[in-house]
Amino acid sequence: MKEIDERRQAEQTLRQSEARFRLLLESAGEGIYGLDTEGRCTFVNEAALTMLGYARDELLGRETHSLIHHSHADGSAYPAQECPIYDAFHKGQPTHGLVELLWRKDGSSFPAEYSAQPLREAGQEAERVSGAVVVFHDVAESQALRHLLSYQATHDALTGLVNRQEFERQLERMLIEIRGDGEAYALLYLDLDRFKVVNDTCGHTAGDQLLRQITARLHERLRGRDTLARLGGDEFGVLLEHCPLDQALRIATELRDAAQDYRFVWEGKPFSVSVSIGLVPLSATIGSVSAALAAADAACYAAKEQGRNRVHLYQPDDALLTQQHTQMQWVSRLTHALDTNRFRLYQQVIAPLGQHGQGRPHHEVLLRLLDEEGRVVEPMAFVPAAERYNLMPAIDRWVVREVISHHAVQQRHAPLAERPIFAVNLSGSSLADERLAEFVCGLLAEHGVPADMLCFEISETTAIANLSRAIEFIRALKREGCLFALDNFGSSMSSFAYLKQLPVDFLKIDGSFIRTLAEDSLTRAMADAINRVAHVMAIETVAECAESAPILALLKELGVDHAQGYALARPQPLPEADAPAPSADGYGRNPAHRP
Ligand SMILES: Nc1nc2c(ncn2[C@@H]2O[C@H](COP(=O)(O)OP(=O)(O)OP(=O)(O)O)[C@@H](O)[C@H]2O)c(=O)[nH]1
Repeated sequence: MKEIDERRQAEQTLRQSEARFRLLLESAGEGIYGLDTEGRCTFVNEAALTMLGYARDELLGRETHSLIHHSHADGSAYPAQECPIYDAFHKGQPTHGLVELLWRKDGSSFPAEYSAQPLREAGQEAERVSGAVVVFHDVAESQALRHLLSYQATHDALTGLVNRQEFERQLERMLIEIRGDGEAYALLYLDLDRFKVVNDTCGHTAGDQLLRQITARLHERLRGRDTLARLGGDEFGVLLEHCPLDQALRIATELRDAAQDYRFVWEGKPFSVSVSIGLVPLSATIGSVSAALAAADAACYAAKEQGRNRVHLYQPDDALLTQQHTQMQWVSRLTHALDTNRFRLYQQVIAPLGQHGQGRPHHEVLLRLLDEEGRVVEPMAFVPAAERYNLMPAIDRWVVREVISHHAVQQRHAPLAERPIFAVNLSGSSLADERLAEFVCGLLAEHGVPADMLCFEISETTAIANLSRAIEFIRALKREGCLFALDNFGSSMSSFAYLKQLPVDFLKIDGSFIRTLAEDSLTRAMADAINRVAHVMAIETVAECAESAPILALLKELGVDHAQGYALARPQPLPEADAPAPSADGYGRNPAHRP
């Protein structure tokens, strides 16, 4: 009786345990199935059936490998003896975290991560493997997500090309390969010419469209194994694998021609496109990715300097590149000079020539740099570098701040007739600075300086190159009361055509007309014409480079309003903020400031 009770008890425990096992099996989100030692299905849960698209009785008792695990992704056969699941019951070895394709009943497949655990049974002799349990889940979605994230991290969203980080990784790999195989490789650095024009005249959407279209053009010209990347803005990089120099030059030239032959059309307006290309043959002597890219950038810049739309081959002893290197050294010196206040301001008088009597004191403010040894450096030594490396906006702002807060502020209460005019030069890149007008107005208000104490000098070529921006800037600050001068007037062939559009107060006749005034009747006639046209437009004229008494006499004869030059005064340091104000002749009252 007791024995029967115990048996019943044991049977009930077994039934309960089986029920728990079933419940567990069916509530699992993962697919689970069991196999016997022949690889036949002994049980399978609902999740597995759903994922595989089979009914339970289509799997139970059937050999599963040939149903759901028969082929690789490329369609080639996957023999059961190579399958790690079979190792679980043949060799008693568990497997974990493998990802392979599983095939559905309808012939489609999905990547599944699975593990297989051998099932062991205590036999009469030793413990033996009686089958295996396989647990799997579909990883298609997470794989796709991983794939997408890795794609986004390595590609440029606008063009679909690989991005700078990925390009640098590939370049690094290439530099390692070169050390090993000594094969020829080349790096190209492409920068579209005057791309800003499309952005400025048609907007960024047009610019984006151009970038996408030019990408397709460039791609067409490359071989399958070459890499084209967008490095940023309108810059592209190309890696040419196994490519001797003559072939690299030919490909670079083809890319340049592809851009040149292409017409970008936006709202019916055609734009011609061109590209400047720097070519660097990669060799074992190029030590790093950054050295290779710096050489390619320098070569590309040299192509721009030579007139754009060309290929420039990098050579280590290139004179152009040496000059650039010098410019790059200026960058750190200039940045340091800004940080440590090593710029100095000079002034040169702009004197009235008669008709306007004494007029208001008027000076052009000139920039100098105090070098590490305390020597005064003229701007022609550093302004080209500052322009190239976009430091001029910061330098111009420094000048404007100094003039308003240290110099103009001292004389802001002078009666209007004696109130000085400080003429400050502005570079083209400052003109493009959309917040400069706001910056100027803020400083004027902060220091209570009347706006008419500032006259901004913009060179004629700068104004023409940024015409709409120049007009907008001049109008905005003229509304506040600032004055404007058009500098170096006459240096371009089309000066008069633009003059009508630029609402300036002064026109500075380019020094090239003034220096030869005494000996050349043609330049005299041209200076005369400029002076007359300006007067018709009620613009006052200033002659630059008035270097002798006969020139001054001729300028008076022509009726030019003002002159500036060595015949009147040499540039002088602007008096320190707490020094006495300069006299109207442009010299500080401190005799040490006299030339
Ligand atoms: N539409 C568009 N413009 C961009 C994008 N990224 C940068 N830019 C613009 O690209 C222009 C790059 O100009 P630069 O290369 O300095 O000058 P450029 O006009 O091409 O002249 P050069 O290079 O001197 O021949 C700038 O005006 C940027 O604002 C972008 O994703 N889309």
